Amino acid sequence: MPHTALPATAAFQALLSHHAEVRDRHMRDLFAADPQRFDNMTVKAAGILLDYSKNRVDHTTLKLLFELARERGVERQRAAMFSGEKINFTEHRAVLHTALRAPRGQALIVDGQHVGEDVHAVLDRIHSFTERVRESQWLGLSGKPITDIVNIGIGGSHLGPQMACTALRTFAHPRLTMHFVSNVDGHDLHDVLQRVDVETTLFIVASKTFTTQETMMNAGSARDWFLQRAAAADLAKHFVAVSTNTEAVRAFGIDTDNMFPFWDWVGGRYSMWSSIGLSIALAIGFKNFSELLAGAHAMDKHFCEAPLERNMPIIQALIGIWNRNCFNSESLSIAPYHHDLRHFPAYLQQLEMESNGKRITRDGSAVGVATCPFIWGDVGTNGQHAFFQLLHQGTDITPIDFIAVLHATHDLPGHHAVLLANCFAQSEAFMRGKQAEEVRDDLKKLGVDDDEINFLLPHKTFNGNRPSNTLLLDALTPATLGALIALYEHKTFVQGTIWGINSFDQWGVELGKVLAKTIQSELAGEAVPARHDCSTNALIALAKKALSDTQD
Ligand SMILES: O=P(O)(O)OC[C@H]1O[C@H](O)[C@H](O)[C@@H](O)[C@@H]1O
Repeated sequence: MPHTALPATAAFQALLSHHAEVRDRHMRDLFAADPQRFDNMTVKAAGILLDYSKNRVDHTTLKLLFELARERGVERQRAAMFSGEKINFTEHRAVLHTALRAPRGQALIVDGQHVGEDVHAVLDRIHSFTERVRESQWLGLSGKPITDIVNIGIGGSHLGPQMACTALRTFAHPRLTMHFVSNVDGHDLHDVLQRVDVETTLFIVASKTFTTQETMMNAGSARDWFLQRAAAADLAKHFVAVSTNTEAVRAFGIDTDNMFPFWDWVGGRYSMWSSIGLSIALAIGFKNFSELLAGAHAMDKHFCEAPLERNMPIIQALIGIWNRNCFNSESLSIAPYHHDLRHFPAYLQQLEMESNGKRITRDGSAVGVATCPFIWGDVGTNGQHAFFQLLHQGTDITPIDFIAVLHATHDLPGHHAVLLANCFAQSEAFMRGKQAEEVRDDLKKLGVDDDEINFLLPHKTFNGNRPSNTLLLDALTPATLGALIALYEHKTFVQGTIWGINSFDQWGVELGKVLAKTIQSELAGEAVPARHDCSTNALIALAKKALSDTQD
Protein backbone atom coordinates (compact mmCIF):
# COMPACT_ATOMS: atom_id res chain seq x y z
CA MET A 1 0.00 0.00 0.00
CA PRO A 2 1.57 3.34 -0.97
CA HIS A 3 2.45 5.51 1.96
CA THR A 4 1.00 9.01 2.19
CA ALA A 5 3.67 11.48 3.24
CA LEU A 6 2.64 13.65 6.18
CA PRO A 7 2.41 16.95 4.23
CA ALA A 8 -0.15 15.40 1.85
CA THR A 9 -2.62 14.50 4.58
CA ALA A 10 -5.75 16.52 5.25
CA ALA A 11 -5.16 16.45 9.01
CA PHE A 12 -1.68 17.94 8.71
CA GLN A 13 -2.88 20.62 6.30
CA ALA A 14 -5.66 21.52 8.73
CA LEU A 15 -3.10 21.76 11.51
CA LEU A 16 -0.89 24.08 9.43
CA SER A 17 -3.84 26.38 8.66
CA HIS A 18 -4.74 26.50 12.32
CA HIS A 19 -1.11 27.26 13.18
CA ALA A 20 -1.08 30.20 10.77
CA GLU A 21 -4.05 31.64 12.66
CA VAL A 22 -2.83 31.14 16.21
CA ARG A 23 0.95 31.28 15.99
CA ASP A 24 1.27 34.77 17.48
CA ARG A 25 -0.96 34.23 20.49
CA HIS A 26 0.75 34.52 23.85
CA MET A 27 0.37 31.80 26.48
CA ARG A 28 -0.24 34.48 29.11
CA ASP A 29 -3.51 35.24 27.32
CA LEU A 30 -4.39 31.57 27.05
CA PHE A 31 -3.93 31.19 30.81
CA ALA A 32 -5.89 34.36 31.50
CA ALA A 33 -8.76 33.11 29.35
CA ASP A 34 -9.01 29.73 31.04
CA PRO A 35 -8.53 29.53 34.82
CA GLN A 36 -9.03 25.74 34.54
CA ARG A 37 -6.21 25.38 32.04
CA PHE A 38 -4.12 23.24 34.42
CA ASP A 39 -7.03 20.87 35.10
CA ASN A 40 -7.89 20.74 31.42
CA MET A 41 -4.33 20.09 30.30
CA THR A 42 -2.96 17.55 32.72
CA VAL A 43 -3.11 13.80 32.56
CA LYS A 44 -2.07 11.21 35.14
CA ALA A 45 -0.91 7.65 34.58
CA ALA A 46 1.27 5.06 36.32
CA GLY A 47 2.44 7.45 39.05
CA ILE A 48 3.27 10.33 36.68
CA LEU A 49 1.47 13.60 36.08
CA LEU A 50 2.01 15.39 32.78
CA ASP A 51 1.18 19.09 32.78
CA TYR A 52 1.15 20.24 29.15
CA SER A 53 -0.69 23.50 29.79
CA LYS A 54 2.46 25.59 29.19
CA ASN A 55 2.39 24.91 25.47
CA ARG A 56 1.04 27.16 22.73
CA VAL A 57 -2.07 25.03 22.27
CA ASP A 58 -5.80 25.45 22.74
CA HIS A 59 -8.67 23.02 22.46
CA THR A 60 -8.81 23.36 18.69
CA THR A 61 -5.10 22.62 18.42
CA LEU A 62 -5.53 19.49 20.50
CA LYS A 63 -8.56 18.38 18.51
CA LEU A 64 -6.61 18.73 15.26
CA LEU A 65 -3.63 16.88 16.74
CA PHE A 66 -5.83 13.96 17.82
CA GLU A 67 -7.32 13.87 14.33
CA LEU A 68 -3.80 13.73 12.96
CA ALA A 69 -2.97 10.76 15.21
CA ARG A 70 -6.11 8.97 14.01
CA GLU A 71 -5.45 9.72 10.36
CA ARG A 72 -1.86 8.47 10.66
CA GLY A 73 -3.06 5.15 12.07
CA VAL A 74 -1.45 5.43 15.51
CA GLU A 75 -4.01 3.06 17.04
CA ARG A 76 -3.56 0.50 14.28
CA GLN A 77 0.25 0.63 14.53
CA ARG A 78 0.08 0.37 18.31
CA ALA A 79 -1.96 -2.84 18.00
CA ALA A 80 0.51 -4.11 15.40
CA MET A 81 3.48 -3.49 17.70
CA PHE A 82 1.94 -5.14 20.76
CA SER A 83 0.79 -8.18 18.80
CA GLY A 84 4.23 -8.91 17.38
CA GLU A 85 3.75 -7.85 13.76
CA LYS A 86 7.05 -7.17 12.00
CA ILE A 87 6.79 -3.40 12.13
CA ASN A 88 10.57 -3.04 11.90
CA PHE A 89 10.10 -3.35 8.16
CA THR A 90 13.70 -2.91 7.01
CA GLU A 91 14.97 -5.68 9.27
CA HIS A 92 11.76 -7.76 9.05
CA ARG A 93 11.53 -7.99 12.82
CA ALA A 94 8.84 -7.75 15.45
CA VAL A 95 9.25 -5.01 18.07
CA LEU A 96 8.34 -6.53 21.38
CA HIS A 97 10.12 -4.80 24.23
CA THR A 98 6.66 -4.47 25.80
CA ALA A 99 6.53 -8.28 26.10
CA LEU A 100 9.62 -8.12 28.34
CA ARG A 101 7.60 -6.41 31.07
CA ALA A 102 4.28 -8.19 30.64
CA PRO A 103 3.17 -10.32 33.60
CA ARG A 104 3.69 -14.06 33.51
CA GLY A 105 1.08 -15.98 31.53
CA GLN A 106 0.66 -13.62 28.60
CA ALA A 107 -0.07 -15.63 25.45
CA LEU A 108 1.92 -14.28 22.53
CA ILE A 109 3.38 -16.46 19.80
CA VAL A 110 5.88 -14.98 17.34
CA ASP A 111 7.40 -17.18 14.63
CA GLY A 112 6.20 -20.23 16.52
CA GLN A 113 7.90 -19.17 19.75
CA HIS A 114 5.96 -18.61 22.95
CA VAL A 115 7.40 -15.18 23.76
CA GLY A 116 5.99 -14.87 27.30
CA GLU A 117 7.38 -18.25 28.37
CA ASP A 118 10.82 -17.44 26.96
CA VAL A 119 10.87 -14.07 28.72
CA HIS A 120 9.93 -15.46 32.10
CA ALA A 121 12.34 -18.39 31.83
CA VAL A 122 15.20 -15.88 31.43
CA LEU A 123 13.80 -13.66 34.19
CA ASP A 124 13.83 -16.70 36.50
CA ARG A 125 17.50 -17.24 35.70
CA ILE A 126 18.26 -13.58 36.33
CA HIS A 127 16.39 -13.87 39.62
CA SER A 128 18.39 -16.82 40.90
CA PHE A 129 21.76 -15.50 39.66
CA THR A 130 21.29 -12.03 41.14
CA GLU A 131 20.19 -13.50 44.49
CA ARG A 132 23.29 -15.67 44.62
CA VAL A 133 25.58 -12.71 43.97
CA ARG A 134 23.75 -10.43 46.39
CA GLU A 135 23.47 -13.09 49.14
CA SER A 136 27.22 -13.90 48.91
CA GLN A 137 26.59 -17.37 47.52
CA TRP A 138 28.27 -16.64 44.20
CA LEU A 139 31.90 -16.24 45.21
CA GLY A 140 35.01 -15.04 43.46
CA LEU A 141 38.19 -17.00 42.85
CA SER A 142 39.40 -16.83 46.45
CA GLY A 143 36.01 -17.54 48.00
CA LYS A 144 35.19 -13.88 48.71
CA PRO A 145 31.83 -12.30 47.82
CA ILE A 146 31.58 -10.01 44.80
CA THR A 147 32.01 -6.32 45.64
CA ASP A 148 32.31 -4.69 42.21
CA ILE A 149 30.35 -5.20 39.02
CA VAL A 150 31.69 -3.90 35.73
CA ASN A 151 29.16 -3.67 32.90
CA ILE A 152 31.00 -3.59 29.59
CA GLY A 153 28.68 -2.49 26.79
CA ILE A 154 27.84 0.52 24.64
CA GLY A 155 24.74 2.25 23.26
CA GLY A 156 21.65 0.35 24.34
CA SER A 157 23.82 -2.12 26.26
CA HIS A 158 25.14 0.70 28.43
CA LEU A 159 22.94 3.78 28.58
CA GLY A 160 19.85 2.15 30.10
CA PRO A 161 21.70 0.14 32.79
CA GLN A 162 23.88 3.10 33.76
CA MET A 163 20.95 5.54 33.82
CA ALA A 164 18.74 3.21 35.87
CA CYS A 165 21.46 2.19 38.35
CA THR A 166 22.20 5.87 38.96
CA ALA A 167 18.55 6.84 39.21
CA LEU A 168 17.83 4.04 41.68
CA ARG A 169 21.04 4.19 43.68
CA THR A 170 19.12 4.58 46.94
CA PHE A 171 17.76 1.05 46.35
CA ALA A 172 21.21 -0.41 45.69
CA HIS A 173 22.93 -3.18 47.60
CA PRO A 174 25.45 -1.57 49.95
CA ARG A 175 28.22 -4.08 49.19
CA LEU A 176 28.05 -3.75 45.41
CA THR A 177 29.72 -0.92 43.52
CA MET A 178 28.59 -0.59 39.93
CA HIS A 179 30.97 0.46 37.15
CA PHE A 180 30.11 1.08 33.50
CA VAL A 181 32.69 0.88 30.75
CA SER A 182 31.55 1.81 27.26
CA ASN A 183 34.14 3.86 25.41
CA VAL A 184 36.81 2.20 23.27
CA ASP A 185 39.06 4.95 24.65
CA GLY A 186 41.29 2.92 26.95
CA HIS A 187 41.11 5.65 29.60
CA ASP A 188 37.62 4.43 30.41
CA LEU A 189 38.48 0.78 31.17
CA HIS A 190 41.88 1.67 32.61
CA ASP A 191 40.29 3.94 35.19
CA VAL A 192 37.89 1.23 36.33
CA LEU A 193 40.50 -1.54 36.43
CA GLN A 194 42.62 0.58 38.73
CA ARG A 195 39.77 0.71 41.21
CA VAL A 196 38.70 -2.93 41.35
CA ASP A 197 40.13 -6.11 42.88
CA VAL A 198 40.43 -9.16 40.63
CA GLU A 199 39.25 -11.45 43.44
CA THR A 200 35.92 -9.71 43.97
CA THR A 201 34.95 -8.26 40.58
CA LEU A 202 32.30 -9.58 38.25
CA PHE A 203 32.41 -8.48 34.60
CA ILE A 204 29.21 -8.45 32.56
CA VAL A 205 29.89 -8.36 28.84
CA ALA A 206 26.67 -6.88 27.48
CA SER A 207 26.17 -6.83 23.73
CA LYS A 208 23.16 -7.81 21.68
CA THR A 209 25.32 -8.76 18.70
CA PHE A 210 28.53 -9.60 20.57
CA THR A 211 30.40 -8.10 17.62
CA THR A 212 30.43 -4.40 18.56
CA GLN A 213 34.03 -3.25 18.25
CA GLU A 214 34.17 -1.12 21.39
CA THR A 215 32.62 -3.76 23.61
CA MET A 216 34.65 -6.64 22.24
CA MET A 217 37.87 -4.68 22.62
CA ASN A 218 37.06 -3.66 26.18
CA ALA A 219 35.94 -7.18 27.05
CA GLY A 220 39.14 -8.63 25.55
CA SER A 221 41.32 -6.21 27.53
CA ALA A 222 39.38 -6.94 30.72
CA ARG A 223 39.86 -10.67 30.12
CA ASP A 224 43.63 -10.13 29.52
CA TRP A 225 43.83 -8.09 32.73
CA PHE A 226 42.04 -10.90 34.57
CA LEU A 227 44.23 -13.67 33.13
CA GLN A 228 47.38 -11.79 34.12
CA ARG A 229 46.21 -12.07 37.72
CA ALA A 230 44.21 -15.29 37.85
CA ALA A 231 43.92 -18.72 36.26
CA ALA A 232 41.80 -19.40 33.17
CA ALA A 233 39.75 -21.85 35.23
CA ASP A 234 38.55 -18.93 37.40
CA LEU A 235 37.17 -16.97 34.45
CA ALA A 236 33.70 -18.52 34.80
CA LYS A 237 33.32 -17.04 38.29
CA HIS A 238 34.10 -13.54 37.04
CA PHE A 239 32.74 -13.18 33.50
CA VAL A 240 29.13 -13.47 32.43
CA ALA A 241 27.58 -12.44 29.12
CA VAL A 242 24.32 -10.92 27.99
CA SER A 243 23.65 -11.41 24.30
CA THR A 244 21.56 -12.87 21.50
CA ASN A 245 24.68 -14.44 19.93
CA THR A 246 25.49 -17.73 21.70
CA GLU A 247 28.26 -18.73 19.27
CA ALA A 248 30.19 -15.50 19.74
CA VAL A 249 29.85 -15.72 23.52
CA ARG A 250 31.27 -19.25 23.46
CA ALA A 251 34.09 -18.18 21.13
CA PHE A 252 35.00 -15.38 23.53
CA GLY A 253 35.47 -17.97 26.28
CA ILE A 254 32.42 -17.35 28.43
CA ASP A 255 30.62 -20.48 29.57
CA THR A 256 27.16 -20.39 27.94
CA ASP A 257 25.74 -21.47 31.33
CA ASN A 258 26.77 -17.97 32.36
CA MET A 259 25.09 -16.33 29.40
CA PHE A 260 21.75 -14.56 29.71
CA PRO A 261 20.01 -14.50 26.34
CA PHE A 262 17.52 -12.22 24.69
CA TRP A 263 16.01 -12.04 21.22
CA ASP A 264 16.25 -10.18 17.92
CA TRP A 265 12.82 -8.63 18.50
CA VAL A 266 14.38 -6.49 21.27
CA GLY A 267 15.99 -3.37 19.81
CA GLY A 268 19.25 -2.30 21.48
CA ARG A 269 17.84 1.00 22.73
CA TYR A 270 14.75 -0.81 24.06
CA SER A 271 16.70 -3.59 25.77
CA MET A 272 17.15 -2.54 29.41
CA TRP A 273 14.05 -4.62 30.25
CA SER A 274 15.71 -7.75 28.92
CA SER A 275 18.77 -9.47 30.36
CA ILE A 276 20.66 -6.29 29.37
CA GLY A 277 19.14 -5.13 32.68
CA LEU A 278 21.21 -7.74 34.56
CA SER A 279 23.39 -5.05 36.13
CA ILE A 280 20.26 -3.20 37.27
CA ALA A 281 18.83 -6.37 38.86
CA LEU A 282 22.18 -6.99 40.57
CA ALA A 283 22.31 -3.48 41.95
CA ILE A 284 18.72 -3.05 43.16
CA GLY A 285 17.67 -6.69 43.59
CA PHE A 286 15.21 -8.72 41.58
CA LYS A 287 12.16 -7.52 43.49
CA ASN A 288 12.92 -3.91 42.63
CA PHE A 289 13.84 -4.87 39.06
CA SER A 290 10.40 -6.52 38.80
CA GLU A 291 8.86 -3.26 40.01
CA LEU A 292 10.73 -1.38 37.30
CA LEU A 293 9.20 -3.78 34.76
CA ALA A 294 5.77 -3.44 36.40
CA GLY A 295 5.96 0.36 36.22
CA ALA A 296 6.74 0.15 32.51
CA HIS A 297 3.91 -2.33 32.07
CA ALA A 298 1.50 0.04 33.82
CA MET A 299 2.44 2.69 31.23
CA ASP A 300 2.01 0.12 28.44
CA LYS A 301 -1.51 -0.61 29.68
CA HIS A 302 -2.33 3.08 29.87
CA PHE A 303 -0.95 3.59 26.36
CA CYS A 304 -3.08 0.74 25.01
CA GLU A 305 -6.27 1.46 26.90
CA ALA A 306 -6.66 5.20 27.55
CA PRO A 307 -8.63 7.18 24.96
CA LEU A 308 -6.38 9.32 22.77
CA GLU A 309 -7.55 12.50 24.51
CA ARG A 310 -6.32 11.16 27.90
CA ASN A 311 -3.35 9.18 26.65
CA MET A 312 -0.09 10.51 28.03
CA PRO A 313 2.41 9.17 25.46
CA ILE A 314 0.11 10.21 22.62
CA ILE A 315 -0.37 13.71 24.04
CA GLN A 316 3.35 14.15 24.65
CA ALA A 317 4.11 12.95 21.12
CA LEU A 318 1.53 15.28 19.56
CA ILE A 319 2.78 18.31 21.48
CA GLY A 320 6.23 17.42 20.14
CA ILE A 321 4.89 17.23 16.57
CA TRP A 322 3.21 20.64 17.01
CA ASN A 323 6.45 22.20 18.21
CA ARG A 324 8.66 20.47 15.64
CA ASN A 325 6.53 20.59 12.52
CA CYS A 326 4.53 23.79 13.04
CA PHE A 327 6.84 25.97 15.14
CA ASN A 328 10.01 24.41 13.63
CA SER A 329 11.69 23.82 16.98
CA GLU A 330 14.95 22.11 16.17
CA SER A 331 15.73 20.73 19.58
CA LEU A 332 14.11 19.50 22.77
CA SER A 333 15.84 20.12 26.06
CA ILE A 334 15.41 17.62 28.88
CA ALA A 335 15.69 19.14 32.35
CA PRO A 336 15.45 16.58 35.15
CA TYR A 337 15.24 18.32 38.52
CA HIS A 338 16.68 15.32 40.32
CA HIS A 339 20.39 14.70 40.50
CA ASP A 340 19.95 10.92 40.24
CA LEU A 341 18.34 11.40 36.81
CA ARG A 342 21.49 13.03 35.46
CA HIS A 343 22.01 10.30 32.83
CA PHE A 344 18.41 10.53 31.63
CA PRO A 345 19.06 13.10 28.85
CA ALA A 346 21.82 10.89 27.40
CA TYR A 347 19.53 7.87 27.59
CA LEU A 348 16.82 9.77 25.71
CA GLN A 349 19.33 10.91 23.11
CA GLN A 350 19.77 7.34 21.92
CA LEU A 351 16.12 6.43 22.39
CA GLU A 352 14.72 9.32 20.37
CA MET A 353 17.52 10.28 18.00
CA GLU A 354 18.50 6.75 16.98
CA SER A 355 14.83 5.83 16.62
CA ASN A 356 13.53 8.85 14.77
CA GLY A 357 16.62 10.43 13.19
CA LYS A 358 15.34 9.25 9.80
CA ARG A 359 14.27 10.87 6.54
CA ILE A 360 12.76 8.04 4.50
CA THR A 361 9.27 6.60 4.86
CA ARG A 362 7.97 3.07 4.53
CA ASP A 363 7.79 3.18 0.72
CA GLY A 364 11.24 4.70 0.27
CA SER A 365 10.13 8.28 -0.34
CA ALA A 366 11.32 11.36 1.50
CA VAL A 367 9.42 12.13 4.70
CA GLY A 368 8.70 15.70 3.58
CA VAL A 369 8.82 17.30 7.05
CA ALA A 370 11.39 17.64 9.81
CA THR A 371 11.66 14.56 12.05
CA CYS A 372 13.36 14.02 15.41
CA PRO A 373 14.62 17.18 17.10
CA PHE A 374 18.04 17.19 18.76
CA ILE A 375 17.62 15.91 22.29
CA TRP A 376 19.94 17.34 24.91
CA GLY A 377 19.94 18.65 28.45
CA ASP A 378 21.30 18.52 31.95
CA VAL A 379 19.98 18.45 35.47
CA GLY A 380 18.38 21.44 37.11
CA THR A 381 19.56 23.56 38.70
CA ASN A 382 22.96 23.17 36.98
CA GLY A 383 21.61 23.91 33.50
CA GLN A 384 20.16 27.21 34.74
CA HIS A 385 23.68 28.50 35.27
CA ALA A 386 25.00 27.26 31.97
CA PHE A 387 22.67 27.30 28.96
CA PHE A 388 19.31 28.58 30.23
CA GLN A 389 20.22 32.12 29.14
CA LEU A 390 19.92 30.98 25.53
CA LEU A 391 16.68 29.16 26.27
CA HIS A 392 15.19 32.36 27.76
CA GLN A 393 16.43 34.99 25.35
CA GLY A 394 18.18 33.26 22.43
CA THR A 395 16.88 33.47 18.88
CA ASP A 396 15.69 29.85 18.78
CA ILE A 397 12.71 28.64 20.70
CA THR A 398 13.52 25.35 22.40
CA PRO A 399 10.77 23.39 24.11
CA ILE A 400 11.74 21.88 27.45
CA ASP A 401 10.61 18.82 29.36
CA PHE A 402 10.93 19.56 33.08
CA ILE A 403 10.97 16.39 35.18
CA ALA A 404 10.49 16.88 38.91
CA VAL A 405 10.05 14.50 41.83
CA LEU A 406 7.85 15.58 44.73
CA HIS A 407 9.51 13.58 47.50
CA ALA A 408 13.26 13.51 48.06
CA THR A 409 15.15 10.57 49.57
CA HIS A 410 17.66 12.66 51.52
CA ASP A 411 16.95 14.51 54.74
CA LEU A 412 18.95 17.70 54.23
CA PRO A 413 16.59 20.48 55.32
CA GLY A 414 15.45 23.03 52.76
CA HIS A 415 17.14 21.69 49.64
CA HIS A 416 14.19 19.99 48.07
CA ALA A 417 11.88 22.98 48.37
CA VAL A 418 14.52 25.18 46.77
CA LEU A 419 15.00 22.67 43.97
CA LEU A 420 11.28 22.44 43.22
CA ALA A 421 10.87 26.21 43.48
CA ASN A 422 13.54 26.63 40.83
CA CYS A 423 11.91 24.09 38.55
CA PHE A 424 8.47 25.69 38.73
CA ALA A 425 9.90 29.21 38.50
CA GLN A 426 11.72 28.34 35.29
CA SER A 427 8.66 26.96 33.52
CA GLU A 428 6.66 29.98 34.71
CA ALA A 429 9.35 32.35 33.41
CA PHE A 430 9.52 30.59 30.05
CA MET A 431 5.77 30.90 29.74
CA ARG A 432 5.20 34.44 31.09
CA GLY A 433 8.43 36.18 30.22
CA LYS A 434 8.90 39.69 31.54
CA GLN A 435 7.26 42.48 29.59
CA ALA A 436 8.78 45.93 29.01
CA GLU A 437 6.36 47.60 31.41
CA GLU A 438 7.26 45.20 34.22
CA VAL A 439 10.97 45.83 33.57
CA ARG A 440 10.39 49.60 33.59
CA ASP A 441 8.48 49.47 36.89
CA ASP A 442 11.18 47.37 38.55
CA LEU A 443 13.96 49.69 37.41
CA LYS A 444 12.01 52.77 38.52
CA LYS A 445 11.59 51.28 41.98
CA LEU A 446 15.37 50.87 42.12
CA GLY A 447 15.77 54.57 41.31
CA VAL A 448 17.35 54.05 37.87
CA ASP A 449 17.11 57.18 35.70
CA ASP A 450 14.99 57.23 32.52
CA ASP A 451 17.89 57.23 30.05
CA GLU A 452 19.40 54.18 31.65
CA ILE A 453 15.96 52.51 31.78
CA ASN A 454 15.44 53.08 28.05
CA PHE A 455 18.90 51.75 27.34
CA LEU A 456 18.40 48.59 29.42
CA LEU A 457 14.79 47.89 28.48
CA PRO A 458 15.32 45.69 25.37
CA HIS A 459 18.06 43.71 27.11
CA LYS A 460 16.03 42.99 30.21
CA THR A 461 12.77 42.18 28.44
CA PHE A 462 11.83 38.53 28.03
CA ASN A 463 9.12 37.76 25.50
CA GLY A 464 8.29 34.45 27.16
CA ASN A 465 5.77 32.30 25.28
CA ARG A 466 8.36 29.50 25.33
CA PRO A 467 6.79 26.06 25.63
CA SER A 468 7.46 23.37 28.21
CA ASN A 469 5.97 20.22 29.66
CA THR A 470 6.26 19.39 33.34
CA LEU A 471 6.37 15.76 34.37
CA LEU A 472 5.81 15.21 38.08
CA LEU A 473 6.69 11.97 39.83
CA ASP A 474 5.55 11.41 43.37
CA ALA A 475 8.87 9.74 44.19
CA LEU A 476 11.74 8.30 42.18
CA THR A 477 11.12 4.56 42.60
CA PRO A 478 11.69 1.55 40.35
CA ALA A 479 8.02 1.68 39.34
CA THR A 480 7.89 5.38 38.47
CA LEU A 481 11.22 5.21 36.65
CA GLY A 482 9.92 2.26 34.62
CA ALA A 483 6.78 4.22 33.75
CA LEU A 484 8.79 7.32 32.81
CA ILE A 485 11.04 5.42 30.42
CA ALA A 486 8.10 3.58 28.85
CA LEU A 487 6.35 6.93 28.42
CA TYR A 488 9.23 8.25 26.31
CA GLU A 489 9.47 4.95 24.39
CA HIS A 490 5.84 5.21 23.37
CA LYS A 491 6.09 8.92 22.66
CA THR A 492 8.96 8.09 20.29
CA PHE A 493 6.90 5.34 18.65
CA VAL A 494 3.89 7.62 18.14
CA GLN A 495 6.02 10.33 16.55
CA GLY A 496 7.70 7.79 14.26
CA THR A 497 4.26 6.55 13.23
CA ILE A 498 3.06 10.06 12.43
CA TRP A 499 6.18 10.74 10.37
CA GLY A 500 5.77 7.34 8.65
CA ILE A 501 9.37 6.25 9.34
CA ASN A 502 10.84 3.08 10.82
CA SER A 503 11.72 3.92 14.44
CA PHE A 504 13.42 0.57 14.97
CA ASP A 505 16.38 0.37 12.60
CA GLN A 506 19.64 2.37 12.69
CA TRP A 507 21.43 2.10 9.35
CA GLY A 508 23.01 5.51 9.82
CA VAL A 509 25.34 4.18 12.50
CA GLU A 510 27.05 1.85 10.02
CA LEU A 511 29.09 4.12 7.70
CA GLY A 512 31.39 5.48 10.40
CA LYS A 513 31.98 1.96 11.71
CA VAL A 514 33.08 0.72 8.28
CA LEU A 515 35.37 3.69 7.62
CA ALA A 516 36.92 3.33 11.09
CA LYS A 517 37.96 -0.24 10.23
CA THR A 518 39.75 1.01 7.10
CA ILE A 519 41.58 3.76 8.96
CA GLN A 520 42.40 1.40 11.80
CA SER A 521 44.24 -0.91 9.42
CA GLU A 522 45.98 2.09 7.86
CA LEU A 523 47.12 3.30 11.27
CA ALA A 524 48.57 -0.13 11.92
CA GLY A 525 50.26 -0.40 8.48
CA GLU A 526 53.49 0.98 7.06
CA ALA A 527 52.67 3.60 4.43
CA VAL A 528 50.23 6.47 4.74
CA PRO A 529 47.57 5.78 2.15
CA ALA A 530 46.66 8.75 -0.03
CA ARG A 531 43.15 7.65 -0.90
CA HIS A 532 41.21 9.84 1.50
CA ASP A 533 40.67 13.58 1.23
CA CYS A 534 43.71 15.68 2.18
CA SER A 535 42.34 16.45 5.65
CA THR A 536 41.80 12.80 6.56
CA ASN A 537 45.18 11.79 5.07
CA ALA A 538 46.99 14.43 7.12
CA LEU A 539 45.20 13.49 10.34
CA ILE A 540 46.07 9.82 9.80
CA ALA A 541 49.72 10.76 9.24
CA LEU A 542 49.86 12.80 12.46
CA ALA A 543 48.25 9.98 14.44
CA LYS A 544 50.58 7.37 12.94
CA LYS A 545 53.56 9.42 14.03
CA ALA A 546 52.20 9.89 17.55
CA LEU A 547 51.34 6.21 17.88
CA SER A 548 54.80 5.11 16.72
CA ASP A 549 56.48 7.65 19.05
CA THR A 550 54.49 6.15 21.95
CA GLN A 551 55.61 2.65 21.01
CA ASP A 552 59.34 3.68 20.83
O1 LIG B 1 24.47 -4.37 22.05
P1 LIG B 1 25.34 -4.22 20.88
O2 LIG B 1 25.05 -5.23 19.81
O3 LIG B 1 26.80 -4.26 21.29
O4 LIG B 1 25.07 -2.83 20.22
C1 LIG B 1 25.36 -1.61 20.85
C2 LIG B 1 24.87 -0.46 20.01
O5 LIG B 1 25.47 -0.60 18.72
C3 LIG B 1 25.12 0.36 17.73
O6 LIG B 1 25.64 1.60 18.02
C4 LIG B 1 23.63 0.47 17.57
O7 LIG B 1 23.34 1.57 16.75
C5 LIG B 1 22.94 0.63 18.92
O8 LIG B 1 21.55 0.58 18.73
C6 LIG B 1 23.36 -0.46 19.86
O9 LIG B 1 22.72 -0.27 21.10
